Amino acid sequence: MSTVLRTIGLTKRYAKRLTPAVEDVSIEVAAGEIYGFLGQNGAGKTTTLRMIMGLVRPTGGEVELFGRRLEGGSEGFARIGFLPEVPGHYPQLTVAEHLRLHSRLTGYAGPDRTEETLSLLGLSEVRDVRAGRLSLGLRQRLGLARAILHGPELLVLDEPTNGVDPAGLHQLRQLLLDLAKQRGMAVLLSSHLLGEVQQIADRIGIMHGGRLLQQRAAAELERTLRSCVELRVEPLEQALVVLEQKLGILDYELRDSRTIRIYGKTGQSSELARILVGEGMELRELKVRHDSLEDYYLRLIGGKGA
Ligand SMILES: Nc1ncnc2c1ncn2[C@@H]1O[C@H](COP(=O)(O)OP(=O)(O)OP(=O)(O)O)[C@@H](O)[C@H]1O
Repeated sequence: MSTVLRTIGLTKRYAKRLTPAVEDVSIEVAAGEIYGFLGQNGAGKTTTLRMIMGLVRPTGGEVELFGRRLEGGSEGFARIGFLPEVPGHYPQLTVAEHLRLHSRLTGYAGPDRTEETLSLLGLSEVRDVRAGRLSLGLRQRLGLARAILHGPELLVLDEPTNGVDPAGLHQLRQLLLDLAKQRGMAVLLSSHLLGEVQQIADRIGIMHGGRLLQQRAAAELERTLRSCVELRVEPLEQALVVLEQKLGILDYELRDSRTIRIYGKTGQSSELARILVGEGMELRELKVRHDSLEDYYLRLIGGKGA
């Protein structure tokens, strides 16, 4: 699939800060792909997105959009939709008026997509409601309607789930999946919520302290997460001898003086228990643990303070 967005060593140093807000960030998003940009508040996500949008000037590196280097002009932006973290609306304008105005401002010359976009985002019923009277969730949806109205090839969303209720979240996920998978849009979204990114992203980039700590295909990340059998057994030394010498198990880890985690044997937990008990050990506890992406993420950012 064709690459829509590429950043190469993107860096931003603000004058009065000792450390860069963003340092050496290289990402790539292809058509039809959802890229989840994950990180805690202050990790540098917004600054990166703003550099991609040409709203903040990088102090290093570059941005390539649609195969061309971003030169600071507005060229190419008609092909991008952007949902900022807090979309600003005109409180006196209705939902439908916003879309019509947005169409004019972006210079969009195609067929009128107002009705289609309103219905796609479930905004038809509030089409004549002024933006100032909308709930936070609906305001967010109006922001998204504006971002996709002109049928962009790249959609950039900064924390799109802020203020969205659970039903709205489900709808938003479905919509983004539809835009990417059915319409071939490249989607780049930032979030501090791991669970959300995990549910829809094809690729996940983890930002921390301005740096991209890791970038993996979501499916690959799933495989990296390791499951284990956790045993509390006494005496421990003897159990280790049995595991290593009798069963040839070497991929284990000692959690404390009585607990062992054995990796890659989750399907054989009862067999392990039977053997250890048979060898005269006292088995106090046995459980199968699945490493969650949450654990993985915390491990990854652990000790790397911003
Ligand atoms: N205009 C600015 N001048 C100086 N420092 C800034 C400026 N904008 C952002 N920063 C700093 O750069 C760092 C990264 O901020 P950024 O907003 O990109 O993070 P973020 O991951 O998007 O977090 P959030 O979700 O809170 O927006 C932060 O430490 C922030 O204080």
